Amino acid sequence: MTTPSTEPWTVLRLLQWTSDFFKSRGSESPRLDAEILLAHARDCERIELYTAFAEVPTDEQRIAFRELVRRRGEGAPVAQLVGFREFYSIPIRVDENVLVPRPETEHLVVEAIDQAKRIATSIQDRPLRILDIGTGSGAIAIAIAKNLPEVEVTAVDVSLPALDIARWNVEKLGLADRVTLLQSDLFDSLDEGVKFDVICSNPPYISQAEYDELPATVREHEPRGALLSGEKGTEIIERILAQAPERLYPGGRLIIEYSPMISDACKSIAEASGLYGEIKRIRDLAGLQRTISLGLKD
Ligand SMILES: C[S@@+](CC[C@H](N)C(=O)[O-])C[C@H]1O[C@@H](n2cnc3c(N)ncnc32)[C@H](O)[C@@H]1O
Repeated sequence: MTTPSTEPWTVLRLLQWTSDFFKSRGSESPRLDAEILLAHARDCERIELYTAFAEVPTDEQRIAFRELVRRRGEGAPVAQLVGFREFYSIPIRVDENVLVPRPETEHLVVEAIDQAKRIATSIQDRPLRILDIGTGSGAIAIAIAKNLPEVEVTAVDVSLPALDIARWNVEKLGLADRVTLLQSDLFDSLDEGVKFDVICSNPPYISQAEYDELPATVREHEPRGALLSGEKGTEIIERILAQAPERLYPGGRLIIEYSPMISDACKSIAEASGLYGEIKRIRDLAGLQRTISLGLKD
């Protein structure tokens, strides 16, 4: 960040230079990335930068910012650099062991909360039970638990390092009494006979071919085990579709996030299983198939 000019490196000038740099590196949101990282280096809110355009950050802040810019330029996700990502208006801690929660996943949360509220009207003698498979940072489990104060959530993941981050988030947000974390390969470690009203999952659903086409920033910085699911991308979803019915109470609901590329395949697998009744597909804000919500056959 050297310049032949003698102009001072004000907040505004740093933002302009860094936005151009990130743009040249292919960032989809160069100005936003620059603002989040500069706010982090200055230990302030992003909005505070707007009234500080003429200020010159301290040497310490500039050194910290330069390092963040270097790592972002190499492709590290902004959320990993600052350690947090907002999901469903909740700050979620992330690191290199978990997928950075994506805005598209909020569609799954909305559907899970709607279904849970519907089912809750017919339950009197016990709390509503929800299972989140492949919880990663805990984002889905936390968003549901925070918005439905009466529910009990079980959140499983096969990755222990991911569960450490989920535990940190669950404890920090004061949800440890209602969100139980468990290492499990899908349903395998759940006690026999345990059932749920809603099972939701944003599982790995990317085929090997799609994975090879992902931007290097994702391939090199987010865990492979959170993304890849066999040759066609449907491997883990197929297992969930086959096993979920015996873990659902009558009237229960299975909600899965998937990619638009495998939406038709997943619907066909669900139909062919003969286990499901109503099948609803939900599009994201870009109009792409993103979530499937399945009711059990009566
Ligand atoms: C796409 S990430 C989703 C993370 C988080 N739920 C979210 O939406 O941001 C998928 C997660 O599933 C976990 N996972 C992969 N295979 C699994 C399996 N067989 N059983 C349980 N979890 C699994 C990964 O470790 C990863 O945390």
